[in-house]
Amino acid sequence: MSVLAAERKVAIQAVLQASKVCQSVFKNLVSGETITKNDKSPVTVADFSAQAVVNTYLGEHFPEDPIVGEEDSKDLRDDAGKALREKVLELTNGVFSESEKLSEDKLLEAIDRGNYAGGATGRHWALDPIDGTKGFLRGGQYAVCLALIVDGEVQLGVMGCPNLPVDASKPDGPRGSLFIAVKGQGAFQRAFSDTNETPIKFSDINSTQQATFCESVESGHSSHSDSAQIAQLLGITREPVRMDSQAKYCSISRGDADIYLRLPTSATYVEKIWDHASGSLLVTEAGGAISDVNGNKLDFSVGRTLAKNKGVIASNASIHEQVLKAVQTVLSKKQ
Ligand SMILES: Nc1ncnc2c1ncn2[C@@H]1O[C@H](COP(=O)(O)O)[C@@H](OP(=O)(O)O)[C@H]1O
Ligand SMILES: [Mg+2]
Ligand SMILES: [Mg+2]
Ligand SMILES: [Mg+2]
Repeated sequence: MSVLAAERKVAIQAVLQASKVCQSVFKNLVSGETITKNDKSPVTVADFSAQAVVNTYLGEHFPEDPIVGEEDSKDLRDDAGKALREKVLELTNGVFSESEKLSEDKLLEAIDRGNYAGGATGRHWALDPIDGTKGFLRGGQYAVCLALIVDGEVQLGVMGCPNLPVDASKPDGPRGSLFIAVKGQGAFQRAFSDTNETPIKFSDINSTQQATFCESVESGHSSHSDSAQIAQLLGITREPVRMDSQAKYCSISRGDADIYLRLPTSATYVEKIWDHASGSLLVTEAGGAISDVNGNKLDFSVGRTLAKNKGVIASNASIHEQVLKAVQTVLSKKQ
């Protein structure tokens, strides 16, 4: 059996089940099932349920492994959270068999299994139950993102993108794309509805002029004005493709676009490991290169955040150096 085969299998199952929860919530989402967190970002019943589903699978198969998950159960515990808690319980139990169904206490416990602090030693998982919650709410792209980190290095990444077309050249064709990468074993895609996996790789471009940017919809997450200047420096004329979530990493890794820039919008924002762990491995396994805007490797060993990094640049390995230079030229003018 290949390295991490068991983890790969469980991660795929967990991500697919969590993605199903998200899909069914979207169809039935009503107001009152979304709350706003302290940082003003939204969180929905689907984020909590997806985290509960994934953490339950991981707890069952790898009980010793800690998890760094984005959400926690605080807002579900008090009286004000009662309606939300009941809804999350119903949704979560919807994917489990009769004998697996969770009590309220077990549900909250499962969500809070994601409270691990992360760090440089041993194994832990990083989970973003819905990356791109804003995309989810607007019917756009979002992704269930799960990664296994061992001694600070991402070894496995699985991402479920329910709204991403299986074939980018057929935007109105079937949706629901699952991406899988294991360090040293390559990057793969499959449709939600089909277990066949296809290897993926970056598109072969030899000049930045042919490149297409992929960037956040939210200009508050990555500066659109800086990226326009960088595009100009690189001779890029194509319009950027904007989408929410780590579906951006998936898109460039299978050659739909070429460069993903995440350009800092504030001096204080620190990127979270769950927003990049699975996507960064997919990129390198698909023949791409990834660094922060200073050219440093993303460092997943320092806890729940990428405290040692600033922004992200991911692209085909052959043009990465050139893109990095253009990013630095534009960012240095701002200082
Ligand atoms: N000021 C900021 N700068 C960069 N990223 C931010 C941000 N505020 C929130 N985010 C992160 O941006 C993620 C979405 O990224 P994108 O814009 O690429 O879709 C959010 O993930 P969640 O949706 O999981 O909360 C959140 O973690
Ligand atoms: Mg969030
Ligand atoms: Mg996220
Ligand atoms: Mg999230």
